[in-house]
Amino acid sequence: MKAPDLPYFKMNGIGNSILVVDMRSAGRPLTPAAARAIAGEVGLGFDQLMTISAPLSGGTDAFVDIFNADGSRAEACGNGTRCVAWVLMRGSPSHHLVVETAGGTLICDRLGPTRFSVDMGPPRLAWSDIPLAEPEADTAHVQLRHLSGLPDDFQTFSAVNMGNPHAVFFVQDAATVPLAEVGPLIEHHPMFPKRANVSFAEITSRASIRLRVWERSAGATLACGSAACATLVAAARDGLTERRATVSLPGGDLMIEWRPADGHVVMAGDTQIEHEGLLPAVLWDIAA
Ligand SMILES: N[C@H](CCC[C@H](N)C(=O)O)C(=O)O
Repeated sequence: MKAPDLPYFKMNGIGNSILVVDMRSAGRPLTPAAARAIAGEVGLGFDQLMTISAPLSGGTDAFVDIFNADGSRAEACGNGTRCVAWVLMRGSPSHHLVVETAGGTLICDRLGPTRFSVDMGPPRLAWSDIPLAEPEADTAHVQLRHLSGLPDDFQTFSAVNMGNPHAVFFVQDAATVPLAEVGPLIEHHPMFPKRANVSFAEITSRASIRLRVWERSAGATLACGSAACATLVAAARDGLTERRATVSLPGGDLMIEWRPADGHVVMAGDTQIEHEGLLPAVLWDIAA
């Protein structure tokens, strides 16, 4: 049976470049090689590609698979999930959506025409959940061992899993962090068996944080929603901020709350559609 052309939506979540592909009529999943081809030869570059498939579990509206530009999979993507919410709710009176990802179930609510919140669930903080390579009693203050030559700011980090692994470093001045130099060193450090998304956070008040992120398998991005969530958790855990703060990334602001009532982390922010089109069916024949 010939595969159909599939609708795509080139979007961004405060600058985080997101490609949403509606695979509901495809009947088979996208392969990592096809994801790489879409980013490469096809020329639809992205930080993350989100594919929408039919729901797998009861009580959910869709299953979403998340690819980084190198074809690897991510378990969570906050900015991309808001873009998926825009695609699935457009033209519909619905204001509420439940999507399942490899990292867990995410609840999306519409706050305005292009503004959505995502309940990212509770953070996981045990060393084996991050995961870290070795037991750590205090995941809020982990020493980055055996990595010499880094400034003092980069010796201790807070480890948080938001569906995906994050290492958060608190720094005096986020703007001057040499992201492209230290990011890959930390991402690939043997302490992180699944590697890590790396955040450099500057506390600017009890309710505001400035953040720059080196994303696992994507590099420096203008924004990363799950990193903003991980950073707020790390900051509140250390008493540096309240449990609700504005996190300012190069691409814009996210409002993050670590809700006391249920321990879930909720993110709110804008989305933008750049253009939409059809992806040729031939891509679906690219082997894994
Ligand atoms: N930009 C995404 C996260 C991508 C994380 C990905 N790079 C990984 O491998 O975990 C966000 O808004 O949450």
